[in-house]
Amino acid sequence: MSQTQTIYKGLAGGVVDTTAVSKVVPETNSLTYRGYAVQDLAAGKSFEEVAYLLWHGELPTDAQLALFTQRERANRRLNRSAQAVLARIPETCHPMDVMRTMVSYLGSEDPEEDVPTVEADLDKSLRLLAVLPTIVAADFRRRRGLEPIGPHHGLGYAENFLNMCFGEVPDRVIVDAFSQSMVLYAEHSFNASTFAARVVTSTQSDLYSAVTAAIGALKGSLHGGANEAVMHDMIEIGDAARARDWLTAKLDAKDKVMGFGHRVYKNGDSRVPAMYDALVAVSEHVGETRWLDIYTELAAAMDERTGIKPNLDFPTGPAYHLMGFDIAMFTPLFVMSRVSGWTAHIVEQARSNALIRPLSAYDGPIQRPVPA
Ligand SMILES: CC(=O)SCCNC(=O)CCNC(=O)[C@H](O)C(C)(C)COP(=O)(O)OP(=O)(O)OC[C@H]1O[C@@H](n2cnc3c(N)ncnc32)[C@H](O)[C@@H]1OP(=O)(O)O
Ligand SMILES: O=C([O-])CC(=O)C(=O)O
Repeated sequence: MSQTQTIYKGLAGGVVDTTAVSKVVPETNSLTYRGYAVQDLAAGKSFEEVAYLLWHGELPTDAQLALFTQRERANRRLNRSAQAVLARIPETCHPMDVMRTMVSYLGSEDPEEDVPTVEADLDKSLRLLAVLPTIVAADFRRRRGLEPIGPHHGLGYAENFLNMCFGEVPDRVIVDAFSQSMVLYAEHSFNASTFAARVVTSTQSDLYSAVTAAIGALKGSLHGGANEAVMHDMIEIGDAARARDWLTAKLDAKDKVMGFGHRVYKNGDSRVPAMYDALVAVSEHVGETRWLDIYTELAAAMDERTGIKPNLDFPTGPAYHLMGFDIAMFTPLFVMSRVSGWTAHIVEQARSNALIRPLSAYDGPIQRPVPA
């Protein structure tokens, strides 16, 4: 290895490009989307408005939102060929495999797949944002042996999705908590899945290929898959009284504790307070505080022992469980939201492109002759 080469293992600390989509400031635990604080967006704006903001740079006017909403609602239905593909994917696979396969399939039947203009990419982005909830809900129901429920054009994004899953629109508390999770998950600068999408885009590949790659990256438990792992851990712990012993055994074994730590935030994740409040609201509404108690005990014990704070996946795991979702679909819920951020970055990358191709420092055998 050359003495002059600096290695940024995991690209940690390396600044790869500029972005105008979002800004993470770890020193102040702050996150803004296009200049707006994420907690203010979560408190006062719908996911549709936030997706519009991420894609267009500004919040929509009433007229722009009406048009956007109309187009989102018109694109929710899954056509027959896509329904047939979904039916052929084994129910035994992880639901993230369904997401990856379906996005790839949707690309193959889109005549605009390889049209590289901003306008065409924003159209594709809106179509994906609109149809992914229909796929997630249909997959959720088929695994429970239930018929799918089609989209309801009179309902907003969150209400419609919850209705497609559960056959009714739940109480406002649940709808609001779910909607807030969608806003909080929507975007987070150059995280691993967004970066994967940008790498694919940088080769002048298409938007569906980039989103398919991003889904693959999000599936892993060090990234989006952590929200599922958190709930499995909480179920294993079972009772807040066991949380400290469980944690001690985990840390003594040098295992990572899911839902804690972050590559960028070292003093807490800016999105956690808003999602924690949503978890409290859902727990009180459902009348089940067991997971909240485990949350509190585990977070305190982890802080005392390591100083490492929860990330967004820590409150969303139990919140989604209390909303009635199956654990294996927690990361697909993350996809439904993050597709907005991924596609904002895809458009940004394509507009100001440079092939993403870092160097490596070779440390294999020195050159040698091939044996005869
Ligand atoms: C929405 C999201 O994607 S948020 C992230 C979701 N992922 C998780 O929750 C998985 C658990 N967390 C982790 O594995 C890590 O915190 C990551 C991968 C998210 C970030 O990791 P990095 O920035 O690479 O930090 P790194 O792994 O070097 O951690 C620094 C130190 O803290 C420790 N640490 C960090 N997170 C954890 C954790 N969750 N549990 C136990 N120890 C941890 C590391 O073991 C390391 O200790 P060491 O210096 O003694 O070796
Ligand atoms: O930024 C990261 O590395 C992971 C994360 O929190 C996210 O993608 O939301």
